Amino acid sequence: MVDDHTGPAPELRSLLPDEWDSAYGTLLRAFGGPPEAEEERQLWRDLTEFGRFLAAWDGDRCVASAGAFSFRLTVPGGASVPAAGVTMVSVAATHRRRGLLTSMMRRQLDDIRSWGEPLAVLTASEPAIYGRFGYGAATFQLDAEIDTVRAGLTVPDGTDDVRLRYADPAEALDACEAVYARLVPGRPGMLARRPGWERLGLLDPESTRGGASALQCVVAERDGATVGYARFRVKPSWGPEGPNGQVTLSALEALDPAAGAALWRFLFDLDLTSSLLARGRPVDDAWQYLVRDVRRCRPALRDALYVRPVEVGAALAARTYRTPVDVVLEVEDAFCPWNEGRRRLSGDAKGATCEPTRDPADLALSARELGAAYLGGVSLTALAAAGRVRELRPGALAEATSAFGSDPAPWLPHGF
Ligand SMILES: CC(=O)SCCNC(=O)CCNC(=O)[C@H](O)C(C)(C)COP(=O)(O)OP(=O)(O)OC[C@H]1O[C@@H](n2cnc3c(N)ncnc32)[C@H](O)[C@@H]1OP(=O)(O)O
Repeated sequence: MVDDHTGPAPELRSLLPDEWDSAYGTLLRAFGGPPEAEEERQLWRDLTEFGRFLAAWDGDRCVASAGAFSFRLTVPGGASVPAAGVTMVSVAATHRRRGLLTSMMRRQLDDIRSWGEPLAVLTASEPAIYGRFGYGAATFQLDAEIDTVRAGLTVPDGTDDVRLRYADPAEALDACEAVYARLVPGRPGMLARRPGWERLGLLDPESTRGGASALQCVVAERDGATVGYARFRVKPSWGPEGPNGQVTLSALEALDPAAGAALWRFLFDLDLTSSLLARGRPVDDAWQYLVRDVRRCRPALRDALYVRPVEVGAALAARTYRTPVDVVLEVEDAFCPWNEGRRRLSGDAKGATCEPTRDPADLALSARELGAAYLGGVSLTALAAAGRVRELRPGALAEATSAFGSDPAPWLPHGF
């Protein structure tokens, strides 16, 4: 059937449970991918929050989709803040560039505001799509292809006290989840585990292994307590010079430096392997400082989590600030005009307020830049150097840059 582009505008409404297959089919087709394994499809079906998932219909055909998970996101200072996790965005190729994405973003941001969630977050298939809707790239991820034969690892004292044991990934899940839960408040960008999401880390359809092993898990223990874990696959390979298998890391979490080093050493030293693919890691990940030759690790940065302040005042008051700050921000936000205008942000490491004011502005920026800087991973000074933040009172930029920053670096632990 050929679309004539002249019919009535598609109807946008909440997805009903028995319509899920249609919407998911539209999404898969928009991504151009082959059908997913049943195990993966079932997981996304189970995680779908009906009532927070929009679909557009042209007659009985689903032509667009956009969901919003109800996440809680760690922000600087450790608070767990409601954040809508925008997901499964697609528009059928027959209906693209007619404003369907724009109408879904409009409706979705209005909904998120009405639900009282101050933030919206997403990972983008293409970075160029979401800036116009006020999303700024707030976290980055470190990808590496480590030559484990030549990179050379030096471990800290105490590493030998950590005991490693293989475990069935599903059987070890509770212990691993307890480690993850302890880490969530300590790093901005991490997502508190909602029921069901623990299954994401165990997804292991054979069709996606690409010749590698099933998912393996190693648990790190000290004095009988679990202090870390790694999940990974191994792909054996043999060349004329001998074995050169590859390890692909899928998760590694550790409660202390020695536990982390023990896990990295294990992954570096796996028999018959010579490289380790570690993707989606924090930009300040410890392995970089354990190796002697970081160039042999081919580090590369990539944009990861995009943040959109849905309610600027509530979002800025929900986090704390590394150093004392008292600045008036003039925010420009054409897509969510309720955010426009001046607000005074006053805060420190204990807490903050952010209220409308008539005082003169110290810094001018758009909602997108505020989203980029929000988790402390993108410097306001760097944005100003690109002309995207304007300093109106001398000194305000340095003050705000220092206050907004975060250690450790913000990091999104998994996609959604
Ligand atoms: C969070 C996630 O789920 S990310 C996944 C996003 N989905 C995909 O990448 C799947 C494949 N792509 C698609 O489904 C669609 O092309 C979409 C969703 C990206 C865009 O949908 P459309 O309905 O065509 O977008 P719409 O017509 O509302 O475009 C709005 C504006 O964004 C621009 N735009 C749309 N897609 C893109 C893009 N990929 N890159 C750059 N700009 C884009 C349009 O040109 C338009 O600009 P204008 O207002 O200046 O004219």
